[in-house]
Amino acid sequence: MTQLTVYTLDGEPVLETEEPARIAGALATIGVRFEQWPSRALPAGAAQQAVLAAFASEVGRLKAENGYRAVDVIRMTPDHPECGTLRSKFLSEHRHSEDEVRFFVEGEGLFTLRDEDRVYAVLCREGDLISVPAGMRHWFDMGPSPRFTAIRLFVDPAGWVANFTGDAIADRFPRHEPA
Ligand SMILES: CSCCC(=O)/C(O)=C/O
Ligand SMILES: [Fe+2]
Ligand code: NI
Repeated sequence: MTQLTVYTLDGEPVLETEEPARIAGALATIGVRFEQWPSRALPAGAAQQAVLAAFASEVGRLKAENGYRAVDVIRMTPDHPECGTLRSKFLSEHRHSEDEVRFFVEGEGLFTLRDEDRVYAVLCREGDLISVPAGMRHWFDMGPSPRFTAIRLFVDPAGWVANFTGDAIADRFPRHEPA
């Protein structure tokens, strides 16, 4: 189940829910799009093209709606050679100059979004689409033993470009440490 926990900037939880409608509603108040797509049967370790073909209609809709020009598939597994480096990179609070659009094909990851005096921690799981508005401060934790596949859509053909804020706020909020 997807989980949303909303905190004050001091780390005090003020809302916790697993109800998709409540999650979507709470995130919509800060301009974050959240929806759930029907899952598609995919063979384990399906290649990027197979993943994109399985979700061609949803990806095509988003591209038509928002002009995304580049799409990639990121797959993280515990034996990925860049696990540690990528975990640290995404864990550093950053912004993007365009919306951050991610669809979880499988697995999970913890997005933490900062909006004025509230912090929204969204544990995204298979079937979840999240779109973080351009310029929103956020970080992402894949956890110490990551396992997820996500479709990423970009307007900029250069793909993933981040502007790090240098703020260590992520150190003050829960990481994704599954039991
Ligand atoms: C879930 S896709 C990997 C994380 C990512 O692309 C990003 O920008 C996190 O903030
Ligand atoms: Fe990001
Ligand atoms: Ni990101």
